[in-house]
Amino acid sequence: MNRIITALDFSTPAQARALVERLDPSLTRLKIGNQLYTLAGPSLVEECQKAGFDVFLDLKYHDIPNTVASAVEAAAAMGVWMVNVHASGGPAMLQAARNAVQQFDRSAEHAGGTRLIAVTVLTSLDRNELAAVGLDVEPADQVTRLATLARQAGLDGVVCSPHEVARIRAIAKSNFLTVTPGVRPDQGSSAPVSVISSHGGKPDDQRRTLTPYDAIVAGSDFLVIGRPITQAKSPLDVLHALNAEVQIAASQLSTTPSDQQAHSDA
Ligand SMILES: O=c1ccn([C@@H]2O[C@H](COP(=O)(O)O)[C@@H](O)[C@H]2O)c(=O)[nH]1
Repeated sequence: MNRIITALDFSTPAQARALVERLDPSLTRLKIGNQLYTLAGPSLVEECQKAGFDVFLDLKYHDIPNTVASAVEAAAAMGVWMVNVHASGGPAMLQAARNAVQQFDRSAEHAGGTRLIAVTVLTSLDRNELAAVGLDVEPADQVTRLATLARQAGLDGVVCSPHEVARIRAIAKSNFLTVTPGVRPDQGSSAPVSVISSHGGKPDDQRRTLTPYDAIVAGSDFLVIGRPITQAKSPLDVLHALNAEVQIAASQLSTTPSDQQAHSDA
């Protein structure tokens, strides 16, 4: 199972295409978000699918139940592998979205492949940012609250930071997916393997981050990684190294780390 999802956040469709043409579906799944979808629309999703990639349509729908249900149904009809909504849209909206995917699955010939997940607390938010919007709560507590809503509504999983994965595992079975952005390769990591990207592993606007190794060991199912790949001198080398790091982390879940390795695209 490939656990890396590359976030195709580019300012032109041509830049995205140039990277996708060099990638292989065995290396990564692809995420198309607001920027690229606004620029290129469904045709780019279709191009990626025709090239054999699983596409996560990351549009984070957040609206009244009827509108979100219709949008999610349209995404399922495009055959995307994964689509998401904001859990803070509330239980009725989550339920409506879930029903829309289920109804599409029952009515359509090739249905059944679209996972519906909910964004909990954006990984760019910390306690202070939450307080600024009137939520006097620790991010992890809010994530747990929203993940519980998503699970109760029958969604397939959540988007959260790797820091909260253990909490999610405590409230949901292993088939409830944890999809984690906020992943940063770390040149100073104490992990037995550490990717070094020429992006530098800086957090950018992310606030709740962990390394790929630590995210997998924490139990993340999928790692969403953008700039450390797309802004590297050699995105392909970084992806190969990330996959190696993920594999080693997964094996560490049952064995003890022994030696240190490093990969560099620099
Ligand atoms: O809470 C969230 C939800 C979505 N994202 C998206 O993931 C990528 C992360 O990109 P990086 O360059 O690795 O920071 C980006 O497309 C976000 O829209 C997120 O970061 N946090």
